[in-house]
Amino acid sequence: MRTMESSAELLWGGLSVENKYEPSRHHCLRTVSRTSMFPVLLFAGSFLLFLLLFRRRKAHLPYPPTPPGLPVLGNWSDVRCEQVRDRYHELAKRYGEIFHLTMLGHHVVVINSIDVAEELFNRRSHIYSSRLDYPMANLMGWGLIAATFLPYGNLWRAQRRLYQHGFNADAVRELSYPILTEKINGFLHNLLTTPDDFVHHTEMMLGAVIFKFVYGRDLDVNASSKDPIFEAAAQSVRNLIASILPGSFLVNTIPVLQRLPEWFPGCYFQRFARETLALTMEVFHGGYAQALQDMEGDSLVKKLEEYKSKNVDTDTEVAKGVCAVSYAGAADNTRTIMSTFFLLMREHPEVQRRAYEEIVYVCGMNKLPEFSDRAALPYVQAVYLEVMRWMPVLPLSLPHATSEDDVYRGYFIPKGSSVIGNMWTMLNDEEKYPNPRTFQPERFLAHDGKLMSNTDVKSILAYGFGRRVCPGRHFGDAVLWRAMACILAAFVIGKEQDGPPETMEQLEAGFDQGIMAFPPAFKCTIKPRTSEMADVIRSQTL
Ligand code: HEM
Repeated sequence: MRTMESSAELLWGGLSVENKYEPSRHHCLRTVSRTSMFPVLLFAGSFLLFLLLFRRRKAHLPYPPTPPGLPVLGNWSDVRCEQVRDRYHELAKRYGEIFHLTMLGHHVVVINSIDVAEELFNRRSHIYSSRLDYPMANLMGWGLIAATFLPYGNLWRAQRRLYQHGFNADAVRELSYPILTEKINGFLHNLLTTPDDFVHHTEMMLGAVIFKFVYGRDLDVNASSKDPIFEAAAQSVRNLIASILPGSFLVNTIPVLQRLPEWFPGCYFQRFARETLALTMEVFHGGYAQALQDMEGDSLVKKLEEYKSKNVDTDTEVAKGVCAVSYAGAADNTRTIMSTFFLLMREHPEVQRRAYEEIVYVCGMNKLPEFSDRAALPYVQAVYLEVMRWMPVLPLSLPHATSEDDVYRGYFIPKGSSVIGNMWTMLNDEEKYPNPRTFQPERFLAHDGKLMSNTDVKSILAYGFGRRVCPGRHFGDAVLWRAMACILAAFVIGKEQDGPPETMEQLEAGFDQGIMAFPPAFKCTIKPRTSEMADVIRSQTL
């Protein structure tokens, strides 16, 4: 049986990336099985907790407004509550633009307005751009290779540099547009033939787009035998998401538990993590190695290899991380947004009709929209923006962490606090978005039907904040817009005749309130707009 230690070696393949970047994080993975240290660590943990609880606040300043809590546990029931998105929204209404919670001595600061987010995440980004440790993500390997989990530091900067190189707007335009045309045509064809499997088709289309973009590999989405690297990536990411959901594994709240051995009662998480680590490594090493063997076509791997040859201090392991994480970052976010889109379209035939009329006016009856049509399709853009607003896929974004003590508006914010950008509350601001729970794309249009200003990808809050803003946003934007525009041009999405009667409120209540806003399971009918359009789709996939 492979131990965690040897799995960690698998991760870095003997290369000493940790010397150059973050020694402590690598070390953390290496020492997982050294259980003899447990009592010492337990003592150290308790001491640290004591320090955290009783350390004196800078100049005795107050924390931001804090709801009442219990001794030591603090606001545990708010932070760990299942309906956390609604709970924070409620607290924001009561406590205002910024509030504070504690849990076992850990500080959580929640930001509920764009102004405060601007000030802290942008203007004070040197303080508000780190991340906390996610023990399960570390044990599964992702914590060491994904920018998403890395603290503010050199390894994170090295990764962001490569993202900037591979995923900037021009790079995405050049490399992804032809891929999107091919893969979205295949997707539309699958929707035409087996519409009931729309969730599976969406997932496979996204996988195919990302794998082609990153590794230059063509996934046969309809093949019965699956691509092993793709399967490993999909499973590893599913496990990752399941393991970082609030309440999933106690080790995320009490990190010292990761020192316990796999055989210890209740330590199932160790086996789960070990098995996932093996999958993560298959993607991390295998995907890159295979792409290196076949450098014929364009791919992110090729782009990063060229970059490396000009920037000799760039590490291959960092490039491998960027590639592996691209699938992780893109797949579930994009799939979830597309599912929400299908659901919202099913509920809003009038929106589909208006978008279709616009598309026919600009592109004609029998042509699918292309990127060159985008500027002439303001309503379609508004539909995309409203999907992203109505249900941001990460309603509380990903928590940032402070790397220094800070004082804001007279409140003390300690170093090591989690700082949550509550985009749910920001995107439901009644002043900015009247009747915020109504799905209404027109809110992004001026009286003359043109898009309002600040409606490009840079202003989409759903992509996050400050220096941690999603580095894949241009890619996500391209995939989502093109897929939505083509579906609106080609199909009518409707309700099943004998489907259950559900109100929008009931559907909305069914969205997951963990990290990601997964929609509830639902069915819909997907029928081609016209037989001519069905022929166009068939002819384009021959
Ligand atoms: C398609 C829709 C997507 C949405 C809505 C989305 C949203 C987000 C959000 C909200 C964050 C957290 C930002 C913050 O901490 O303030 C994030 C981070 C991240 N996203 Fe995306 N994302 C999407 C697609 C992608 C894609 C295609 C990639 C592939 C490269 C990607 C890679 C990442 C990475 C690596 C991070 C972590 C960045 C860091 O911590 O420095 N995402 N994303």
